Amino acid sequence: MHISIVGSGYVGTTVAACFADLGHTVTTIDIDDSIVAAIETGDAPIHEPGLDELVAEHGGDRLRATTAYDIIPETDLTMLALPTPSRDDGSIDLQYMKAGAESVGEALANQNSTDTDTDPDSDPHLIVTKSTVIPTTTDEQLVPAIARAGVARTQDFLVGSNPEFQREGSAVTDFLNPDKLVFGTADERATELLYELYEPLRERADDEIPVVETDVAAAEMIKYGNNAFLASKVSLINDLGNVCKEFGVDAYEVADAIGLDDRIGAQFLRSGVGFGGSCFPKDTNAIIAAAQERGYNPPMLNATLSVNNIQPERLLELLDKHTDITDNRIAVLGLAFKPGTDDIRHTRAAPVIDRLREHGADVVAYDPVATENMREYYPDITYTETAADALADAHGAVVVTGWDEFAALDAEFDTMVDPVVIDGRRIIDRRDGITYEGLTW
Ligand SMILES: NC(=O)C1=CN([C@@H]2O[C@H](COP(=O)(O)OP(=O)(O)OC[C@H]3O[C@@H](n4cnc5c(N)ncnc54)[C@H](O)[C@@H]3O)[C@@H](O)[C@H]2O)C=CC1
Ligand SMILES: O=C(O)[C@H]1O[C@H](OP(=O)(O)OP(=O)(O)OC[C@H]2O[C@@H](n3ccc(=O)[nH]c3=O)[C@H](O)[C@@H]2O)[C@H](O)[C@@H](O)[C@@H]1O
Repeated sequence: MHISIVGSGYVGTTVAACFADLGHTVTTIDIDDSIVAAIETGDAPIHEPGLDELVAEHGGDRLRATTAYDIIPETDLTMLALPTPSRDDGSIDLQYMKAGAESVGEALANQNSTDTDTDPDSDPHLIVTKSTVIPTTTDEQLVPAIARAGVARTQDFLVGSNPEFQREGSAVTDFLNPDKLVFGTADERATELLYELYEPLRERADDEIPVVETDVAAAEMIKYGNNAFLASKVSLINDLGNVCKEFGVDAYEVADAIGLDDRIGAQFLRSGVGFGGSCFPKDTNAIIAAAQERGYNPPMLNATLSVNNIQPERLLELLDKHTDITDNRIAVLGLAFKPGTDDIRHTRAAPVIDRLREHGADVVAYDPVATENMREYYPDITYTETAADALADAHGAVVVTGWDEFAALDAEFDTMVDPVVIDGRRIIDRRDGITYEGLTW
């Protein structure tokens, strides 16, 4: 198949490169010239393990990129992988989705007006929402945006929802080994096209990937259900972890044991300073706001955010118990929202640094890859080249990201004025000579 993907960021580029590797011809469309130029010359525009190799192999060949939407009518289907950020009140901001949908509609309408010998039996163009959008968005917001240019649903285009479940840092592997595929459509032909699209992936897996066939709104909701459940699992283990700490019980030992119950499962039970990233906070806020707009205020999902907000506070309370923060040098180890990425969106390091500065601390921060991104938002704090440099002469240290290299730190703590270590990710070994506190252990 020849597919077009509108939006070539974390999701669009990964999905495009993987589909190209699976044998499809793929064209990504982005408004950012530098992204387009990178892909065309075989360079990945974002950092993801395994992506460099795929873009190097297929970029400029089976994987193309452009800023021009007029390629769309030449392709068999179009995926929208555009951003769906939060507005100030937490609700979803659909401006990029609507703009992209309108441009797709215009491209289809241009083709209709210029093409005199269109095959009357040819399929309407399938437009698939890959981005995470509130249930009913595709039908109620995107279809009218597409149709604005004069093209008609069913006759000229079909729509579907095919949400994405990949994680940053393992996006390529996740995409190629999904736990499930979700096909949300309103008609059989759209479903058939999605099966055709995923056929090479399903073939590789001997057809063992479960496919959920459903309607468009349910597919959209499945994505929020997935993220809300995982975010809530993290908040629940954090809540239980805080209880464990009150009793002097190790929350990790408890989590390992409860994770042995198949009904609970062992993943996403690492308690600590909470979840960040471009999706859990944004999507939990968006689905709460959308539910509230319809008259239901979901207590569990609100609690998920509340627990996430108190974890950085608890980290600092522990620090405050053991050292004097005001006017003293405090090391922040880890700035990325999780290890393996330079992404700092909604990182838990932000509230930690904010509180430290409110208390008058002299903040010294270290991250193996995210420093430059953080510097943009926090130009006034000190950044060091190594964790050892951050710890030297510090009156306390907090661990915010669980980078493996922090596990090897040892003698570096002896250079601190006051070797107080508050670990928000259970990555440092407790030992004599350090005043060590785990957030939930
Ligand atoms: N980042 C992730 O790991 C995951 C993200 N998602 C969802 O996928 C969607 C996309 O997220 P990301 O890829 O992270 O976003 P991103 O911000 O990395 O990429 C979006 C791209 O769209 C481009 N763009 C903006 N307006 C455009 C327009 N009118 N026409 C063409 N290109 C345009 C931007 O230049 C950018 O390159 C969001 O809804 C997100 O919630 C879903 C699963 C995983
Ligand atoms: O919609 C999305 O964008 C994606 O959001 C998450 O992926 P991601 O945010 O990339 O990373 P995760 O590995 O899920 O971690 C999210 C946050 O939870 C935290 N976390 C995770 C697991 C855990 O046990 N404890 C914990 O605190 C991490 O440190 C991180 O800050 C989901 O896992 C993906 O399935 C989804 O596609």
